[in-house]
Amino acid sequence: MTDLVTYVELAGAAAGAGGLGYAKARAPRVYWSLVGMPVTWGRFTWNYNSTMDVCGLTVQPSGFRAFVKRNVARSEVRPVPPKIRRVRPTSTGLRITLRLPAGLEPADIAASTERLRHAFGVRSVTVMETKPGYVELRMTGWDVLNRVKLPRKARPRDLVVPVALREDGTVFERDYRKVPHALTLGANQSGKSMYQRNLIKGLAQLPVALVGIDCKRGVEQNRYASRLSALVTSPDDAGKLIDALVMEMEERFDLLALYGVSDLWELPDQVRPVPLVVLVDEIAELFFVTSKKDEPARDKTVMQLVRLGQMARAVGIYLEVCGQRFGSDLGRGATALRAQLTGRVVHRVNDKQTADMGLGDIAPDAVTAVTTIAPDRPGIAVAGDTTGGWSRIRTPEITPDEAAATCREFAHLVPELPFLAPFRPVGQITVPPMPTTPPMVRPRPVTD
Ligand SMILES: Nc1ncnc2c1ncn2[C@@H]1O[C@H](COP(=O)(O)OP(=O)(O)OP(=O)(O)O)[C@@H](O)[C@H]1O
Repeated sequence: MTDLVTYVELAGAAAGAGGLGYAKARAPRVYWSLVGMPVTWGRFTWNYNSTMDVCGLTVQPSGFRAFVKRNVARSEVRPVPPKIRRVRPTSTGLRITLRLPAGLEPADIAASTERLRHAFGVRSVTVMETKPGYVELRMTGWDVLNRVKLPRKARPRDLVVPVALREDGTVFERDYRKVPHALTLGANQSGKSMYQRNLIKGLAQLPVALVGIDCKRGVEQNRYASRLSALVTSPDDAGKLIDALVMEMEERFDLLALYGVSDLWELPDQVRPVPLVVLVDEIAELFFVTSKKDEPARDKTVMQLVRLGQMARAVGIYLEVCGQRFGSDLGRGATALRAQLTGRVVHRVNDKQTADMGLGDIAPDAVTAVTTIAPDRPGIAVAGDTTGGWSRIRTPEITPDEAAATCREFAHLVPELPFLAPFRPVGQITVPPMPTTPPMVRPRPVTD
């Protein structure tokens, strides 16, 4: 009987360990909730004071406080770390709110994140200032960018599209009203199209007009034709479409003047024109010319794009530009246009110079982070913003068919815009299925 109990206990323990091992690999959220979080929380509570001390994140309390609290001389009181105000577990890690003592600033904590990460045995630690005197330590228990799944509540709304996950487990959103124009850069096979795909899938569900410029003969955007109000696939047509957009911008400004407002969102609902998102795939194609006689047309197109970048935000026209490189070597107007595209997402690039082009002017620290993206992790990117902050992000992996299906489902949201009628996509090109085996060559009968 005792033997039987021992066997049952052993089998139970083995099954439990196997289950946890499986959960660690296949369901990291479950593993984190059952094992990782309690262990990390305990470790954090137990080691907090000593860790902050060795990381140099403590300060000597003031003489008055030392006297009031302990009635001893200041020099005899041990230095104190930031006070823990709140510990909040999440499905990906721990959020800890700290009250900074006088003498410490958020940058001091941010400079020690690598040391804290190792001390508390977590995947990553990032620091956010929540209000003056308070910071939030965001600890991630496992590599949330390994297999990305956005939380169910992350849904597109009011020109805000959840596109990716940050390494601290929060959702990276593309908010067109906060950051009207953006640039996505990356080498071949770095994940640019996947990023655009996620973006289009989200945008398709919103009441906006989508305009596609894909000078790679429409290979990327043609599949989204059902939800596009316009699609052009050659630099000549792109020039005409961009002219039409500039004219629309001017008409919208006239409307703003008529109502005495300075922004599309201040207009009454019944007269407010629909917001437009212009998706430019492979921007370099708009800059390249093969002969001198094409240069004036190219210069005009670029200049018109720069005008859109400078002014169109106020009238609800937003630019979403994508490319492999975007520097002054592209030609006249390139840096002026890039300066308008303040949202930056840079995937793996082939050289530091390209990383610099993407993030050097807005978040210099992020350039090093881009150069360390491993080639075997496509989709990882560094997203910067104009505040100088940046984060590592990755989009969920979705197929082109999934994004195209969403476009078809929301095709009824394509708004009626007569000025885009000449550029309306003619419909999707149906690609014949590839034969799985090469066609058989029948031997021809030999005739004399
Ligand atoms: N977020 C991601 N998660 C997992 N795999 C990804 C992710 N993003 C991209 N990939 C994979 O990486 C490969 C290249 O992705 P993608 O086509 O988006 O790159 P790209 O930069 O657009 O390449 P190109 O410039 O050559 O068209 C694809 O096989 C894709 O499945």
